[in-house]
Amino acid sequence: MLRSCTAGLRSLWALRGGREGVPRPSTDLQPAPRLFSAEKVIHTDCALPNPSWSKDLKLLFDQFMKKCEDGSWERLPSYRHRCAQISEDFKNYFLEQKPVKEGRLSQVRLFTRGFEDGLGFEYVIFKNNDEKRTVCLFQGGPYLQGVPGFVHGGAIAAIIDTALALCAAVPGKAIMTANLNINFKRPVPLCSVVVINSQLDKLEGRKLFVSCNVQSVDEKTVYSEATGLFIKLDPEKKSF
Ligand SMILES: CCCCCCCCCCCC(=O)SCCNC(=O)CCNC(=O)[C@H](O)C(C)(C)COP(=O)(O)OP(=O)(O)OC[C@H]1O[C@@H](n2cnc3c(N)ncnc32)[C@H](O)[C@@H]1OP(=O)(O)O
Repeated sequence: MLRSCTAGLRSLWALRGGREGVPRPSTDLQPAPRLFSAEKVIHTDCALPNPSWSKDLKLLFDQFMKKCEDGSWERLPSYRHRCAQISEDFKNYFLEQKPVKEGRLSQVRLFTRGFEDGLGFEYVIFKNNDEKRTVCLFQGGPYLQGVPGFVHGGAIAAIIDTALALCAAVPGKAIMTANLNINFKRPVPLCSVVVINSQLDKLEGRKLFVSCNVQSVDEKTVYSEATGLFIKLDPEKKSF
């Protein structure tokens, strides 16, 4: 059990079937589900509109939901807690890691989902599997401020990493970011909505090369451009 927990805690970045995290309990006051147990939990998908979403975000969300109707696009659900059924790849990979204390397990959150609604990262990602690309609609809340009035560069990096990771994600395979390069071209206004267009550029063995741009809703402003390299974990290898 400890070994599994260890692997799980190291797997916040792990992608399984393009889903982020796992279902959370109906309230945080309830006992957290045991790691990797089959206990029933109530799912709360965070990649759905909530009252903090701006008109722009809701409008774009509706447009992409329409695109999902013919099956060419899919909305990726997203949860606060980590994956309950993790890939065997990274169970093996991080077998020797030291576990986080049991008492802290219920506090573990997916970084980009760790804030109250509207205060941090509000986002939803849509994926087009045939075209190997994703679109992330992102609204950076007031707790993400860096330079006054603008989103912190680290927060932008985090959402870019997430968007690229889900673009590169291979169902059932664990991947990690090996390299992330970002050009910050314009500051992103706090509480505004931006669109992150990502694509898988190349697949070379275990290496997945992806790129993205971060644009304003009207596509007139390019805020950032980035490239990323993700590596599929080798089940035969151990990390430590
Ligand atoms: C459930 C919740 C969901 C949540 C979902 C939400 C999404 C969140 C996404 C967050 C993602 C993260 O932040 S992940 C956290 C940040 N990343 C990390 O901590 C990764 C730390 N790095 C590592 O553990 C390791 O370096 C790995 C796993 C990346 C790679 O190690 P490895 O498996 O041993 O691979 P290795 O043999 O070294 O390299 C394989 C090939 O890749 C090349 N390669 C490796 N690194 C690089 C590099 N930086 N730049 C260029 N090339 C590289 C090698 O030359 C080689 O090429 P060739 O010889 O084959 O040609």
